[in-house]
Amino acid sequence: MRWNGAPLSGSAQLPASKSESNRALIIRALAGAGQLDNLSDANDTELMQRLLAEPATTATLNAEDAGTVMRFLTAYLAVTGRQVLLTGTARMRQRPIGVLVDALRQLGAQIEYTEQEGYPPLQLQGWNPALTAQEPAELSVRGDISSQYISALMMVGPQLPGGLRLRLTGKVGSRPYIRMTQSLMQHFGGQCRDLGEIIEVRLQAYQPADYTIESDWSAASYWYAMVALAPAGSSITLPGLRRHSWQGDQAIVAIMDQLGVATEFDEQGVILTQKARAAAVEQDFTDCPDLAQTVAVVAAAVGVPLVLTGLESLRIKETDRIAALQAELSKFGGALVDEGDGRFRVPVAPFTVQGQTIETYHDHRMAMAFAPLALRGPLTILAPTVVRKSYPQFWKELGKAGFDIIEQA
Ligand SMILES: O=C(O)C1=C[C@@H](OP(=O)(O)O)[C@@H](O)[C@H](O)C1
Ligand SMILES: C=C(OP(=O)(O)O)C(=O)O
Repeated sequence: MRWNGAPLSGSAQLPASKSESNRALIIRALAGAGQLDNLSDANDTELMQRLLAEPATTATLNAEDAGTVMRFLTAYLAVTGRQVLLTGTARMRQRPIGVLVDALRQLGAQIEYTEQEGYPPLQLQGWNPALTAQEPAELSVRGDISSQYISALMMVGPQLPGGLRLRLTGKVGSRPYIRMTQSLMQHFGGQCRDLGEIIEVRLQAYQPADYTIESDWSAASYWYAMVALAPAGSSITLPGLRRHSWQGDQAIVAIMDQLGVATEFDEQGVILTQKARAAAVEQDFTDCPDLAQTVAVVAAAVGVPLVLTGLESLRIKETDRIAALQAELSKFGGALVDEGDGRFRVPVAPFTVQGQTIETYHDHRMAMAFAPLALRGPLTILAPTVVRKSYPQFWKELGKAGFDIIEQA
């Protein structure tokens, strides 16, 4: 792929938020009804819809590489008493799920590991109500591996005879996703209080409700990167984003403000334009881990020194994202230096884009984070269809924006 050299302009379509979509689908399934508008066309969301629609007699469900599908469905299928094998891709079978399984077992779920203890596949064998207390079950749940276990438990909490009290332990990552879960539950009549260390969910049937999913802020981050890297005078409009968002990845607004992109909100969405960059940037990604790749690539390419913290969860996502970033940045002369104590640094170094080939490691965000570099020189992205996980129209939208993209067999 390569860029035509002109300033970037016009408007780009974003997918709807897969995080909002997948929560809304689970909660609607528990509520029994509700109109969901602008559901994401991401594979993760279409997969969630397909698996929720499978008859109760289906023996095996495959969550593929979708973390939210694997974790949210485990809790949903457990409390609805299903007997089913829940599996996923080779990578999913390396992504831990023990924290969630331990919690569900304490609540009355019968779940067995069929391969490695603590990892999918899972054999769900039904629900033993005798184990379920009438007063709120109080569980300690680690928050430092994935917030998706906490969201999964919260969403099924209103179905439990006594409700649920979760005591979060450790350094809780991805907090905004927990708040998004709470907001969507409340939208469907669920009663959920987030007291910081404690999350309380009351026994309370969800009510049918309608909801329109917002566009995806994580997907928007790639357009921010493009504006940051594009020729002077570039601008892009992104419809469907809200000023008051439930998505923590709206943090991209403040981060990219330092890396040379200004955001203006209007009734339709946002307009991105270029502005001066800060001399150096330090960013904690604990609340917004999915933005780390985008920001690291931009900082390396524009030559702004960047310190990154809060990257702990990156090693257990679609790939080891730290190793993947290190390998691919080095092809351009860039680096992601591990300074110990959870601190990483993208130093200022000569950074040239001249026909490199990017490995994507089955990770949609590797493909989308590196693609904007094509604004600086020719580039080849391997296995480009990985983007279907969250943004199936990504390459089509880049083509519309003026990238020359040749598909190789
Ligand atoms: O709940 C969600 O929708 C998500 C939570 C985050 O995962 P972790 O909680 O594992 O950090 C995020 O990285 C993922 O893309 C989506
Ligand atoms: C980590 C991600 O997704 P998940 O954990 O849901 O597979 C992601 O989309 O970047």
